Amino acid sequence: MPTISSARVQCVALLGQVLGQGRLLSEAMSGPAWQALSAPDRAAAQRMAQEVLRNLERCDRLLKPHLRKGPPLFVRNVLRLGAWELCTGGAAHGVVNDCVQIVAQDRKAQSMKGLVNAVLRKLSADGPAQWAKLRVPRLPRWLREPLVAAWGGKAVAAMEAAHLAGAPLDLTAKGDPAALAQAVGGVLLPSGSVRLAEAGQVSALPGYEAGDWWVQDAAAALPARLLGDVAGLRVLDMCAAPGGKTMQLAAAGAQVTALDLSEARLARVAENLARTGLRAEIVAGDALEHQGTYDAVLLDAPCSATGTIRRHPDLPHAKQGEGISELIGLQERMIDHALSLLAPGGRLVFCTCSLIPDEGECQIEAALARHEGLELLQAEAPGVEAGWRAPEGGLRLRPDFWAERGGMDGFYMAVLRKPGGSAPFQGDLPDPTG
Ligand SMILES: C[S@@+](CC[C@H](N)C(=O)[O-])C[C@H]1O[C@@H](n2cnc3c(N)ncnc32)[C@H](O)[C@@H]1O
Repeated sequence: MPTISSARVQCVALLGQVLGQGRLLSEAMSGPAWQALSAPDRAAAQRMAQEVLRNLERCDRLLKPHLRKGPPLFVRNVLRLGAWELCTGGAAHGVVNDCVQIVAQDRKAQSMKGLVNAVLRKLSADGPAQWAKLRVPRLPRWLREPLVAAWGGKAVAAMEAAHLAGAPLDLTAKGDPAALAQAVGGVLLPSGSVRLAEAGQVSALPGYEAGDWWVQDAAAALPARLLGDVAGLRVLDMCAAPGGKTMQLAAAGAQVTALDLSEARLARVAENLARTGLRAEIVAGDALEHQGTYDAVLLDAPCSATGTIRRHPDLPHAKQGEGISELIGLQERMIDHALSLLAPGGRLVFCTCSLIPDEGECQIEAALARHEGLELLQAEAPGVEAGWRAPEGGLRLRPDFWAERGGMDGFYMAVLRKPGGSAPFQGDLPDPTG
């Protein structure tokens, strides 16, 4: 009997964890069976699971007419994988055989191998033509409804098209971004990030070993830039791991404290700093209990991460919106604590990779109402477009923006200034020559 592809077996296991147990792919990609896979099989299983989840609605629409009674989740996931592969160029013989074998090896499901064989053979013939006509998959209702209420149906449809298209690879340069763009054969974006349409193996790109760059979405690279010239300033990166913004601040010459609750995630900050040869003080602890005085705080608060669905198509399927109201409360407390850590006149950049206004615009409006004298500064950085400016004064970025360039993560960001004396920001300093 031919061996079954381990990547397909693991893909089905991953789908089971996401769709049956509400685990994120990043959590599900662990354990002995996962560790035992070769690196190429892990990459293949992850990619297949991501693409099935990105196209879940399409897979289910194609399968529906063939399934009078809904089969158990395990069998449904095998069929979803088979449908996606058959409709996107997979070799029919190998796909159908493997899917049938995966079901045959499961004691509880083996009686359904005939059904799997029949359905996938049918789809191998007429699936690809039908696939091409299917609509762009919609977000699940728990997320779609609040987003339509916030941004309108047309905008949400454009976001869904961006989710389906996926994300290119963006890099942030430690030094000159134009030189980096040339070295890696990428495009220099107006905001200063370097974009590659085809990622390939990231660690094989020029300059990886030397630490000349790190992976960071173009939208995620903007909040640190909103602090302006931070050379020599004391800056707290309040939720720092895995460290993309810490590295930007350190590369810009700030004295950075990188704080995070998770020791495991802080280990990645340390690795990233070691690879890039940048320096920051690493502190493990709860942001709400941290003490000190800083010229600036960057608060990239824990959030629903709904702005990152292009890269994490599992998120809307694994979660149902649970925990978001707790996150909103935490973000509010973090903003208040961050302001208490600022020297008079110091600046706070608040940001979240969320599409939900309660985690963005509303937080800033509420903070301004809670803190007398708190000022909202105009958010300025290279490449910022007029259409990104939100009514209250922050920046609203969406996955459907820059569609012709390959999109960007959804993000919200705003710059606040604490009342009182003038912290040493360039532009606020008296002219030494005058
Ligand atoms: C959005 S991620 C930060 C990403 C990071 N700024 C970057 O650019 O690489 C949010 C982080 O908040 C951390 N976190 C959650 N609750 C925290 C708390 N109470 N105190 C400090 N960090 C916390 C999480 O461990 C997570 O690493």
